[in-house]
Amino acid sequence: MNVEHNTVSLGEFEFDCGETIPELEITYEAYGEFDGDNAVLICHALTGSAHVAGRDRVDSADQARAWWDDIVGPGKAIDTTEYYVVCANVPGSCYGSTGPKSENPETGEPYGTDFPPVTVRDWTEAQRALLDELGIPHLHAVVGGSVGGMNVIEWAKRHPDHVDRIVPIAAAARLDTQCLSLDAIARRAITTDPNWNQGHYYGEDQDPPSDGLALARQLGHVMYLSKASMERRFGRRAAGRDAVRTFPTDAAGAFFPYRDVESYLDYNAEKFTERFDANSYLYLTRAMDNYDLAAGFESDTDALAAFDGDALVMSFTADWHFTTQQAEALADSLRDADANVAHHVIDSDHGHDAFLVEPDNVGPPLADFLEAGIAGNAVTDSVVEDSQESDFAPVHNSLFSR
Ligand SMILES: CC(=O)SCCNC(=O)CCNC(=O)[C@H](O)C(C)(C)COP(=O)(O)OP(=O)(O)OC[C@H]1O[C@@H](n2cnc3c(N)ncnc32)[C@H](O)[C@@H]1OP(=O)(O)O
Ligand SMILES: N[C@@H](CCO)C(=O)O
Repeated sequence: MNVEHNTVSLGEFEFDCGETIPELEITYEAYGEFDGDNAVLICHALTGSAHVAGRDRVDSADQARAWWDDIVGPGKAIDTTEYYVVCANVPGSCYGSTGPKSENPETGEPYGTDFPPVTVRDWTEAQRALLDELGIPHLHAVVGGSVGGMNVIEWAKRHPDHVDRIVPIAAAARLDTQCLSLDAIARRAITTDPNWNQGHYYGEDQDPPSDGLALARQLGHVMYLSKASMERRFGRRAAGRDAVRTFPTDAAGAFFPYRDVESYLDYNAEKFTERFDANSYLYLTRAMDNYDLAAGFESDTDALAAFDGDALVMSFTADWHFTTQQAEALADSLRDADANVAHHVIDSDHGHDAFLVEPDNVGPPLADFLEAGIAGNAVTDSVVEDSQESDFAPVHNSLFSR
């Protein structure tokens, strides 16, 4: 597979908030050959990177693991022998693009929390500027999951004439109050870690706020699973004898079992703190929390009025981070805006992260949609009833096909 892994400077960049930085660098990966009208932009999720595919590639050791390797590649759903696939790390993140841990050229020190607040709109405009640099005026499609799905919707809102097809997956027009509150608690775990030091912890003699970041990630990780999948995988059983507690406990606590689910969350949080920057976690969760499709317009439909391409909205029945009801509302707004829309609901008990780990369910409708729009063979369109069940998370919804 032909892969580019580059960092380009986009020069001075003005953020949504009105602040500027003298130089915004964007790290991107691109796969395949551009033929003029086959470009597909992939928007990564909260803690993803530009490194979408190519699990074995060593030049990207500093990136999150190839997070959609089962979906992107030669002969895969997003077929890199057919499409020129671009994915860029978003501003504010920590995988190559400029963010809080980058050096501020004015001080020679890392920005820390002097970095301007970032929004999903900033990500979209940075991607637009990157594509201009790469000589790509028009996109065949924009695809992304989770907050990456919000990034996709923002493309339809801000650059409706630059994209033919959009695929927001496990996403919504805005986050609900329950998830807003969990994100706020997660950020507080970071900012109350004594090592956080108001965001200035990058000195050689300083430790990062790893305990706070680990807690924040654990809250996030629970949001990405479902009640059913956690029950099935871990139940109430105690962790194996080899399991090592990464957080200290007191003598009374040690009387009770260290559970398998705790071991799972501890292990993954520990790994996460080795790969992600705590300030970036603050910045990117705020971007997600702040996102509101209707901002600046009367309604979601008004915000999407200028988009007349095809839209495949995909959702998962046990996702309580972004529910099928929220996806249906988004699909309805697109329908009201006269786009060609299908809401493809996948019956899965995994939860939100199903979009990352269920390529057999995600791949076929995605591939067929890229080829044929909503007429694609594997694309279905379901109506999600707005049932009472939706008041409780996680949910299984009543569905029927249109
Ligand atoms: C764009 C992006 O989204 S990039 C970021 C990817 N997403 C995340 O990191 C979200 C949180 N992570 C996850 O939900 C998952 O790790 C995923 C989605 C990345 C992968 O899911 P799966 O393939 O089902 O992996 P699974 O959850 O089974 O295992 C994850 C790790 O926990 C370990 N693990 C599993 N059970 C236990 C346990 N009881 N105790 C300790 N560790 C455990 C696994 O060995 C594995 O370790 P490894 O990563 O070193 O190989
Ligand atoms: N688990 C994914 C999706 C979160 O929305 C991530 O960490 O990026």
